[in-house]
Amino acid sequence: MSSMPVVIFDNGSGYSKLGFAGNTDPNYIIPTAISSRESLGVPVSRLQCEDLDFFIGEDAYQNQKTHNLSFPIKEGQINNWDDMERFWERTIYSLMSVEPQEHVFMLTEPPMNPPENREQMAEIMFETFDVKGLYIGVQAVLALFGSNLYKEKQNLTGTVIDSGDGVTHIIPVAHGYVISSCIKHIPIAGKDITKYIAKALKDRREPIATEDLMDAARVIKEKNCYVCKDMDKELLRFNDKAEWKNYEGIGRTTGAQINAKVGPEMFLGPEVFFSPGKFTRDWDKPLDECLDSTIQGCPIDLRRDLYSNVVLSGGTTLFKNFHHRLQRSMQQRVNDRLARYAASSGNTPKPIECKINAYKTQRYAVWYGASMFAASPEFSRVVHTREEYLEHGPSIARRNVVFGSGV
Ligand SMILES: Nc1ncnc2c1ncn2[C@@H]1O[C@H](COP(=O)(O)OP(=O)(O)OP(=O)(O)O)[C@@H](O)[C@H]1O
Repeated sequence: MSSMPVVIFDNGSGYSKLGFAGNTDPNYIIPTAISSRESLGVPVSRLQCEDLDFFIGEDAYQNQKTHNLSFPIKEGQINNWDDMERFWERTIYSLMSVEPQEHVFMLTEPPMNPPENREQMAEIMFETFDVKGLYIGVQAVLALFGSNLYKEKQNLTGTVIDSGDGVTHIIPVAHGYVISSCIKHIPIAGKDITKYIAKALKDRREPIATEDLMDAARVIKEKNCYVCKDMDKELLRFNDKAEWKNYEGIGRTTGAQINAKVGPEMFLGPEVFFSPGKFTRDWDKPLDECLDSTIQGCPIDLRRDLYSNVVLSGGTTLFKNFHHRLQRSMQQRVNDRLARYAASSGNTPKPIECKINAYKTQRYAVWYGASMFAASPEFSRVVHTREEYLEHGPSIARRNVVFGSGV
């Protein structure tokens, strides 16, 4: 329908992944942050957008002394539409340098996004930016589409564990359809682990300025954190200070040199997924238990596929050994249940294979899946064109056309 490449925006609570369809990597991964004087409280009419003095991404952080920093997406959902519109404006014209009238756009949405949000996305894209066409894809289905699993089996049935900065979801998908009634939300994600590490550094009085603390904690988390096999044994090992690491960096806000020690928080941070009851009163179900109960809640004929096709998506699934530990504890849990069944019934059930798939593009799995899908022949079937929008209005975006079944 268009010779110009489809532009793909996967806007997350922490980071936006931006690029062109058909590529294997996004052109930009930038913080979904905006800093502006207007956010300090003076409402802004959309007509003045071009004149506004605001920054996005890394620049938003760099200018937070003079401009108010805010985040238009919270826990996966857009919660400030004016800021989101300005963020899109800057990413379209300045970063991607495209004329939106000439391109089809693909946006992504979290599971259970209210239809009103989808309509509002369509309204902004068509009316403010006059895009040539639009498709809004469900993040989990896109992650599954981009996984090796789909390439090998051409099957869009699997369970996606999507853990980003603000939210973690377990999403079962059957033949390209999300099983909405079984989605599980886990109130632990990347920013909680960053906060945990920041608190550990602060409690130990590591010499880091308060303004730089969260960013230093994030960098430490991304570089040094890992999932251990046994927390108690690992704690004993860390009694020896030789196991501790040094962190050297430059403060993002102050520009000051940072030299700090990093200790058990390297494995205690990610451990919150596996032993949450030891860290927080708000949540006590380990990730493997949540995954198991999600799949057990799905129709029985799908369960084997859902156990054997678990796909990881999002930055917070990248901790070293995350998938090994999940695979081990999950398989153990399932084997124990089968053994209990065998003991009580006297029958020997067929083994169930649990397979947690980790892969190269996991960090931006949703964007990658979107890129592959938008470059496939099926894409033109699901896109809403400008002409359709002009004829029917935002309600065309209310229903999501499911893809995959016809591929
Ligand atoms: N190597 C890494 N190890 C651990 N965490 C990482 C790594 N790289 C990035 N992260 C974390 O992943 C999170 C961002 O992931 P992602 O881009 O998938 O989230 P998002 O899409 O912004 O958020 P959400 O899905 O919650 O809306 C941040 O918390 C970031 O610190």
